Amino acid sequence: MDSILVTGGNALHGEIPIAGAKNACLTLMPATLLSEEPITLTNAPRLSDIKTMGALLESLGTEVTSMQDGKVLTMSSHSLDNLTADYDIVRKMRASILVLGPMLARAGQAVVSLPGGCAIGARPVDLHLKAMEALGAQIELRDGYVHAKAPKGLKGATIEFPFVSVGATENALLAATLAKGTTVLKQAAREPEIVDLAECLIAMGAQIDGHGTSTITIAGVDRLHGATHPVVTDRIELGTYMLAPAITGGEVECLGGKIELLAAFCEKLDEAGISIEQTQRGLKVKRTNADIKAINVTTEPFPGFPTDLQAQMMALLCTAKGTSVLEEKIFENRFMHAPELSRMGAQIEVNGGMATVTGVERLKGAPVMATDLRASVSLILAGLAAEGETLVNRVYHLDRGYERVEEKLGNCGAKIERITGQ
Ligand SMILES: CC(=O)N[C@H]1[C@@H](OP(=O)(O)OP(=O)(O)OC[C@H]2O[C@@H](n3ccc(=O)[nH]c3=O)[C@H](O)[C@@H]2O)O[C@H](CO)[C@@H](O)[C@@H]1O
Ligand SMILES: C=C(OP(=O)(O)O)C(=O)O
Repeated sequence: MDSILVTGGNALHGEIPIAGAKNACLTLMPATLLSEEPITLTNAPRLSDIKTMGALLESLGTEVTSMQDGKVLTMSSHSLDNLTADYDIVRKMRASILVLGPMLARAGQAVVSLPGGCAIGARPVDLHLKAMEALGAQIELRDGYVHAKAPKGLKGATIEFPFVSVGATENALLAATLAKGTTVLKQAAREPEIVDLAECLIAMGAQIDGHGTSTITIAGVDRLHGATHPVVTDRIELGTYMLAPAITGGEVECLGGKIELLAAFCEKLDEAGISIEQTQRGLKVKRTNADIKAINVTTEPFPGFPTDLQAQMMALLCTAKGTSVLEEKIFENRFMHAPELSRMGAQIEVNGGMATVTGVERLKGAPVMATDLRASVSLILAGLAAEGETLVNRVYHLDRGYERVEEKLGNCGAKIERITGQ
C-alpha cells in the first residue's frame, strides 16, 4: 500500500483548484437508476470511491462512460439487469447503500449488502430502512443483505427522521421521486450535497420543494428523464486545503471556494486568527499572525461545523497557543487521528466525544498510520507544519477522497511525495 512522505517547514503560496464533491457525486450517480435515459455529471472528482460507485452501477446493468480523464461521467441505465448489490463492492464504501432507494423505486425490488466505509462509529442503516418501509417497502435482513420489495410500487408518506442523517435523507429523496403521491421528509439533512441532488433530480423531471431546509416535499412522478448536471464544489476538500496555509503560514487561493459552503468553519478559522477573503475565483486564505489562537469546536449537521473537517482542524489546533476543546457530536469514534498526532508530539486528551488539545510550539515528524479518510489528510497537514519527515502509512483511505493531493500541495511549495507499494 502507498505511503506519503512529507517534509515539514515550508510556508505555502499559490493556488489550489477544488474538485467536485465526492459526497455529492456519490449520491448523484445512483440517481441514474431512476431513469431509462442517460444522465451526465460534469465536474466529477477523480477518486477511487467514484470508481467503486461506477463499478457497483455497472454490476447492476448501468453503462458508465468516463470522459475528460474522469471529470465527465455519463451513465445510462436503460435496463436494470441485476437487482443485487454484492458484498464484494458494497463493503468498500458506505455510500453504496444509496442504490437501495432508486432500485426499489424503479424496479420494485432490491437486494443490497450491508455497507462498509470509514471506521468512525457503528453507522447503522436503520433510518434508511425505516424510510423505505414508510414508503411501503417490505424489508428483511438476511445473511448480511437487505432484501427489499415493493411489488405494487412505493407510496408517498410523511417521514420524520428522529435525528439528521445525510444518507437516509438522500435515499428517501431518491426513492420518493417515483413514488405514488406526495412524500414529506421532516428533520431532513440540509447539506449542500442534498441541495445538489435535489437540483439534479429536478433537472430529470422530479417535483421537489424545500431542499436546503429541514422539510422537503416531493410529489412523485411516473418517470424521470435524462439530464446533465455539474457536481457542486467539494466543501470538505476546500476546508482541508484552507487549513494548509493556516498551519504552515503563507497564502493560498482555493479556486472555486465559496464562504456559504463553509460558513461555520470560516468563522472558526477567523476566530483562530486566519484571514479569509472571498475573491472572484475562490477563497484566499492567509495566516497573518505568528500564533494560532486556541478555539473550541463542536461538530454538527449543516449549517454547523462539519464532522468531516474535525480531524484537519485538530491538526491546526495542535500548534495553537493555549487549550482548545473539540466536541464530536456526529460519530462516536472519530478521534482515531489523536493518538497518531500524539506520536508527532501533540498534546491531546480524549474523553468520550471530547478532545482537549493543548498547543505545542512545534510538532515533530514521525511515522504515522492513516486510519480513515479525514484522519489521513489531518496527518498530512500536521506533517507540513512539523519539523523533519513524516511518513503517513496506509493512504488507501486518502485516495478515496482526495485527488492528486501531492500535486495540489506540491504546486504551492510543499515537500510531499508518494512512495508506492509500501
Ligand atoms: C458518503 C457521504 O456522504 N458521507 C457523509 C455522510 O455520511 P452518512 O450519510 O453515513 O452520515 P449520516 O448523516 O447518515 O450519519 C449521522 C449519524 O447518524 C447515524 N445513523 C445514520 C443512518 C442511520 O440509518 N442510522 C444512524 O444511526 C450515524 O451512525 C451517525 O452517527 O454524512 C456524514 C455526516 O455529515 C459525513 O461524515 C460523511 O462524510
Ligand atoms: C466519512 C466519510 O466518507 P464515508 O461516509 O464514505 O465513509 C468522509 O467523506 O469523510
